[in-house]
Amino acid sequence: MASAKGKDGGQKRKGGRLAQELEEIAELERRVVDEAPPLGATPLAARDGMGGGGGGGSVGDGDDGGGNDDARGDAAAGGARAGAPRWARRFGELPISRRTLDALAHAGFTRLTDIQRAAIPHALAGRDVLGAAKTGSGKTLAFLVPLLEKLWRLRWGRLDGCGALVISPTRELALQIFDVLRAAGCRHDLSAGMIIGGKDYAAEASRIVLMNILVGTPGRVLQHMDQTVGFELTRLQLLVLDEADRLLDLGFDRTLSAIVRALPASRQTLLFSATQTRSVRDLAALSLDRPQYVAVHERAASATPDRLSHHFMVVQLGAKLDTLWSFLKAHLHAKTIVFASSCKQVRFLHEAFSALRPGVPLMALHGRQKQMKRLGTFAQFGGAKRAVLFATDIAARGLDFPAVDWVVQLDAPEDAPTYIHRTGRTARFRASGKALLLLLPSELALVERLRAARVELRRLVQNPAKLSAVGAKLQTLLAERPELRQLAHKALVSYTRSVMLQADKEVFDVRALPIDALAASLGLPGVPRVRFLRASKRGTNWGAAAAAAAAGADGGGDGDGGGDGNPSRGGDGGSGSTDEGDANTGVGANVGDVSDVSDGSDGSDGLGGGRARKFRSRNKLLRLLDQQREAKAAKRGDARGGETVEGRDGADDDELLVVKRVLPHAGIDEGGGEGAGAAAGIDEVLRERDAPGARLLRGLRKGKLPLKLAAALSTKLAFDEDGNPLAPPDHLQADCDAPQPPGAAVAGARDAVVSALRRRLAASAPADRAAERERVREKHRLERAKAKAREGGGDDADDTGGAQLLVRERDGGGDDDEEIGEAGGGADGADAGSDDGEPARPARARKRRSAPADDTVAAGATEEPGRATKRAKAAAGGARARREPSIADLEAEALRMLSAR
Ligand SMILES: Nc1ncnc2c1ncn2[C@@H]1O[C@H](COP(=O)(O)OP(=O)(O)OP(=O)(O)O)[C@@H](O)[C@H]1O
Repeated sequence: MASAKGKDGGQKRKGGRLAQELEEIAELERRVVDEAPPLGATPLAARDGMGGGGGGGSVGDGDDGGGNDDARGDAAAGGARAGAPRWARRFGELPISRRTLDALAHAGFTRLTDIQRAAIPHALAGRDVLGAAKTGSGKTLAFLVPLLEKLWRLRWGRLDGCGALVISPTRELALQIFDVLRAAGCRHDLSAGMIIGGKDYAAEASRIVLMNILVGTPGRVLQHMDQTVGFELTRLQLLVLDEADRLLDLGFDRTLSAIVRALPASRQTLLFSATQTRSVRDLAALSLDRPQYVAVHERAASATPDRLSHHFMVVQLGAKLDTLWSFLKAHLHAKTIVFASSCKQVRFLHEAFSALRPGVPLMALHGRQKQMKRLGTFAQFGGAKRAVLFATDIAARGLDFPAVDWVVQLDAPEDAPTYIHRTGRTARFRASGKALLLLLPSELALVERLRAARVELRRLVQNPAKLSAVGAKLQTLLAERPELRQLAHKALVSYTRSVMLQADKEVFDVRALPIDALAASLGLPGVPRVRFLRASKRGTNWGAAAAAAAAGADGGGDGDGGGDGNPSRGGDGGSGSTDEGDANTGVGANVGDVSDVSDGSDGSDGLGGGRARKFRSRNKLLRLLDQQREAKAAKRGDARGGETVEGRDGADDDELLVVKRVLPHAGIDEGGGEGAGAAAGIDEVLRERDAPGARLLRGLRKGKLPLKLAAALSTKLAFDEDGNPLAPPDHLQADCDAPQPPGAAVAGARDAVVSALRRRLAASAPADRAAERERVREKHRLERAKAKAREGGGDDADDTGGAQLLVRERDGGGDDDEEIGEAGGGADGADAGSDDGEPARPARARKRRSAPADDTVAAGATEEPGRATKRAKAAAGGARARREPSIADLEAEALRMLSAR
């Protein structure tokens, strides 16, 4: 009885709550309609605290967190129709649910910021919104509040599926949005999930169908749309595209349009970014329906928060690290973000500076880190009171680290929007902050570009007394730690590449970079050779150089990248490899690629977004150039095998940015010099693996000399009896530039040997080819004879014996074995197979099979060798005889030549 009473009471309470909610919803519906601002209206007045005027309207209060003078703001309602409600200044004045209001108050949000004030009323009225406002101005709540309200008013529930989707360009930003959503939506019964690349797809897929709100990166969203059974967005009510221009910069345009096309046309769309570009308007045209353009700081004197002060310093490339080190030492109690242009630089800075212990915690964030590491660093830096975060542009957008004091840009940003977003990591909401940009003398034009974009910078001059040089420390460090040396090397290459890929050639001139000074400042003992740089410096093959550089970035995969993308993509990226995954894979991408696309967003930090975009337009050309280059490389074949290529492992997005160590022999490396004419012919010869002298020459190309020869070279070439460097022998004199230092004499003599070998190989090539032809002819003759014997019903035993004889001969011990294994390879295996009338088998199987018959067959073979067999044997033996002595001959000749000196 009591329980029935309790049940009744519970139901009554439930019913009462339901009725209350329905009542509240009805009231909100009414208010939303009544209080909806007229189309195109904005509350923004001419004066703007964050520095903004209004996109067609005005804001007036100069107060980020909400107005302070209702009259001023409301008077500016401008086009508002008569009797229209006043523009709200507090969340409590908006037609939003009790639940949302409670949650916002609980999180400390009571007053509206400018963008919230301008955008939320339009969005609540169900209109599409294209919103632009300065960094740190509260755009996240400007779209999350309408999102929650829409689903609430529709009484969206667990079984309704996904009602709202938020797309963010990076995983960290997705996580941050998700956190704000949790705070603002904690009183609602809606379920929400995050779908980002780098996390367990299967785990996501198992839960995604239950989610009402999803926050994700584009690649992963598309992957779920394509693959996850039961996941549908056909009932989607609201789509949010955050940092829209960044989404496009990263090459997600096709992924986005694939997503958008699959969504119901009746949905509402909100699109936000701190910087608006033409491409954003294109995207808006594609995905928004008669959008309200809400740009709250469009007419502000400054494009950045008022409490953010901008400084720049002109620094020589070789002094950048000293300046940075000195800065960090001077700001040990500050919270600083240092932006560099590539993952490898970030890694190097973090590793090297950590080893030098500056006295402040150092962290690194870039697209090639594992997902957990990235999120861990994100949280760690967020919570730190004083720390330095070295980061790529992955951290430039949207991230809301509390209380960052300084943003230092070690490398110049690619353009003004990137500068604005990077510096926007400080001076957020009502906080103040400082930004320092290090510029090379050749990059000074960027100051003008920034001025044109409404960013005023003050020039600072370095105090030499306060400069603490770090170069010598780095040198010692790198001498002790080879892995750091490698990293420095890669950092140099990737920095150079990033400059090369910049679209604004008036600001960024890769040819003006003093690479030697850079190498020295990184602590490197020498200057690495950067192939694409050489090409660009010659100024002859800019396209190919750019192709080589871009290929590294696209590789996803900096991406790096890759990458991260690589990258990714890619590069980088690995995965990241794209910089980077290749975000350009787009709609047509298969499942695997799609997940890389998501990585690509991060990986692309190796290659700035704008650069990615601009280079995408040139991709066809670049791909063509790449293909040509690859074809050429393939044609050169093994001839390049001797070069030491940095980062040959697939994960390295510098794979195509080749820094090579080559033999100091122009003839070999570049096909130039005296041996050049012969080189093509030699390459042909080399393709025959067992060509006389090929191994020797391949070894020479790798910088290896046979022991005998090396010994001769080192003893004979270093000094004469009087201890003086030896001059080259007379007959080689013409090839050398006199006078030469001892090292050059060794190289010169080696050149001479190589040239002689080349001549020798070229001369013997026709004879070798003829011998090979004869061997093949002989083999065919033998096969024909066997076939004839079979047709004529010949002796089975003989036939078998013949076949086995061939096997036995090949399996015979000692040199023969080696010869066949080395020279015969697959061809011989195939022969054996066909002789047996079976497919070829591995040599060991053949050997085992033939062994029991050895005695009898061997006897038969010696008693009755066929003529053809004899000839074949003789030919093979002859070829072998020619091969072995010819290498020895060459060595001997080399020795002779050297001792003649
Ligand atoms: N109404 C509000 N009252 C108080 N604080 C707010 C309010 N709205 C936002 N904030 C705070 O302002 C900071 C910046 O907000 P948010 O990250 O949404 O800015 P944003 O405009 O998206 O920046 P960015 O352009 O860099 O992405 C956050 O710390 C957030 O908590």
